[in-house]
Amino acid sequence: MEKEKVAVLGAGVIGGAIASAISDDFEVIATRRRLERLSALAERGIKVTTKNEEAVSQADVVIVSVKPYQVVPLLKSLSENLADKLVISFAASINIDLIQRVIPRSRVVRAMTNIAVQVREGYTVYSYGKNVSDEDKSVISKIFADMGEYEEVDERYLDVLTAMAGSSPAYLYTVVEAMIYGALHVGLPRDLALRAAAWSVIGASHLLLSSGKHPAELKDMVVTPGGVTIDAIYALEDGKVRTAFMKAIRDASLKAQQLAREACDEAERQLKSDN
Ligand SMILES: NC(=O)C1=CN([C@@H]2O[C@H](COP(=O)(O)OP(=O)(O)OC[C@H]3O[C@@H](n4cnc5c(N)ncnc54)[C@H](O)[C@@H]3O)[C@@H](O)[C@H]2O)C=CC1
Ligand SMILES: O=C(O)[C@@H]1CCC=N1
Repeated sequence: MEKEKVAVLGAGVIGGAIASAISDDFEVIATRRRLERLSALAERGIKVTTKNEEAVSQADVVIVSVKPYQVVPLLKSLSENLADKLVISFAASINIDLIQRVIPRSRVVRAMTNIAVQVREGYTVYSYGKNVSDEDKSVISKIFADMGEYEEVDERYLDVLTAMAGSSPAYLYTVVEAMIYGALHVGLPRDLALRAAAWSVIGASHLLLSSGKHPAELKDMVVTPGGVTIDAIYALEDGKVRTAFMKAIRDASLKAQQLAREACDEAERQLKSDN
């Protein structure tokens, strides 16, 4: 059976990861502004070009993974080429309604994922725009399955999920880095400290998902009375770590919502000046 063709416009960090993750099951053509930066994808057998029109004309599905502020100008410049295509945008804060206004003849999906797509263990959340067909939905599921876990959500949650699903790896790396430094402080070798922290994150995550238990209950199972863990928990509470995380998620979510409002206002100005 012939493979579906997918164009990835803006194959940087996340677009490049998506292009690689889906490249066994789909025929992928990836673009970015500098061709030499696409050499790793080309070595994997992915077609590469700097010409978005060329990529779109060959594709059934178009993935948009440029920076949020670049989305509207890019889509506007390609609106004729994108007519009747399925377009999946991974840009933070750019909502379906806005995309649909710029490319009214396309079928649109808005998605958010994270950097673990690089190892095909991303967590992708997404919402469909109008007119996405059942046939489209099965192609979309195939793409997202190649990238890791995925689930459909109401679009109103996507800004908060950008702070949770999209940005979370950065918070976890901050925590892991700090744990490694703690271990270095008492003399553990770096590589051993890194493995101990990273495997603990993986194991704790799998247990959380498979047990169905609340994290507080699992935490309580680790804390031996008068034992070791409680000293660490005491220090973390003293450092207000939970308040810091709650503030972090709240602030990042508010930022995603603020960027969404700014993107809409800017697009409104552009659309008015075009008329
Ligand atoms: N970095 C991450 O962990 C995640 C990022 N995102 C979203 O993905 C999008 C991209 O983010 P990154 O990959 O981090 O940025 P990036 O800067 O690494 O990638 C964007 C790429 O788009 C290219 N580009 C810009 N204008 C273009 C054009 N007109 N034609 C072709 N290519 C063009 C750039 O050259 C660059 O390579 C953003 O909208 C972001 O919100 C979503 C989930 C996670
Ligand atoms: O920081 C950002 O805006 C993007 C969205 C999710 C991860 N990186």
